[in-house]
Amino acid sequence: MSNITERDYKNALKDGFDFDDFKSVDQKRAIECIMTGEKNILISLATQAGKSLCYQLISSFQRDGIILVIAPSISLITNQIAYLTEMRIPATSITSVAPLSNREEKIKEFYDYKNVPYKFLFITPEMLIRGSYKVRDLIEFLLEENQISHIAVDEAHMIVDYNNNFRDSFKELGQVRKKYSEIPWIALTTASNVILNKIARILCMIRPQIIRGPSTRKNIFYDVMQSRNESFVDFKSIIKDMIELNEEEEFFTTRKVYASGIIYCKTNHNADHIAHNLCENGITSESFYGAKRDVNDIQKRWKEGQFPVLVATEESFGLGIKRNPLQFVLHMSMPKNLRAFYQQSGRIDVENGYSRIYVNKFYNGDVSPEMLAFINIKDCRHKHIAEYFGDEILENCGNKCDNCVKNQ
Ligand SMILES: Nc1ncnc2c1ncn2[C@@H]1O[C@H](COP(=O)(O)OP(=O)(O)OP(=O)(O)O)[C@@H](O)[C@H]1O
Repeated sequence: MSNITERDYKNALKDGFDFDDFKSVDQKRAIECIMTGEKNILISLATQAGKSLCYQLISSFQRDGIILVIAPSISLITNQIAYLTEMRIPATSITSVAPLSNREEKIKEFYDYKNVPYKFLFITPEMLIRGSYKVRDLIEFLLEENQISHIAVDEAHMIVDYNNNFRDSFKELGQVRKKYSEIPWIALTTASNVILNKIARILCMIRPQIIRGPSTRKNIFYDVMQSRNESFVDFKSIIKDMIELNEEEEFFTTRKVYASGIIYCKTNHNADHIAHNLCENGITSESFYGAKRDVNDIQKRWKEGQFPVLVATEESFGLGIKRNPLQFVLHMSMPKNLRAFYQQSGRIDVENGYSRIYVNKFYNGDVSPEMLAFINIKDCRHKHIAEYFGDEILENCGNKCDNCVKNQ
């Protein structure tokens, strides 16, 4: 597949995904590397760099063959399938949320067809490694029948993050890779070379091709706001700079069109309190956490742009949930580490995005050393993140973080 021309790529991007070109030189390099048929590939690109396209585009160049995508969360899988379906690319999943009868029907469907009518099959590592014997038999069957052309591991840093705790199914992916070493494996993430090497070791990849792009997100303004007041918190003043990113008066009315954003906080009670307070100040917002009965509806309405601000607990609002456009992210609670902060603020997908951490006195001892360092640095915050991910180029952003603006 290596003799694909520029024109072929352009056609595939346009016909399959309605894109005019690659998003960046690094996305192009990653895709070209995959299309050479290379067996072990590690890809590290920034959030929103378009990592998914790296494996999605394979489907435009092959008639047969399923791309098996191992992804860590159901919301990520649901999102991916919805997107591929919208692009008219047949994709399905086998997950624990589907009723058993549904899952069995899906499995039967795979056995019944000579050539399965799907281009993508999504699965969690748990389902692949510890799922029912019927699921594991099916994957084994597809692999042995050469029906699976590629295996992609999304959010591959989790292989390392979860190496020693309850998600150790990730760790066992190496055994599957070893057994089916003829199939190209592609692991995707944002990570330093140290982490990439650990991923390679756990996946038993020998001399993998590594495609790295910079991790910096210069379209996002980072700042840290320290609380001045011990007890009274004026939420509107904390998000003022952000909601006004998009402020404009509608013709003949005085209604303001506020920017869209996510506010992360610690507890359900905090989420309710902040959302209520913002509504009282004329900024329509809703709280979002697992225990709420109508979470799916809230998420749907927010994604459709029916209201601008979602106030969510960190656990409830994770990987895979996206809204376009997303203009700001505010952390009212401390992210658990710098990767979580980078990932959560990285949902921003506009040219002039805004990410703020509000630091209050309640944090005291429960802040990770990584976050403490990030909050307290006096130097460029973008440079600090680039260093964390082991980027080659480390330079000050100039005017895209509070410290650089102060130091000007
Ligand atoms: N070649 C392209 N041209 C224009 N837009 C693109 C291109 N490739 C991807 N995108 C868009 O970029 C956005 C981010 O893509 P994607 O979700 O794959 O990013 P990601 O690297 O997986 O990010 P994250 O790590 O934040 O999940 C999506 O809206 C996607 O449609």
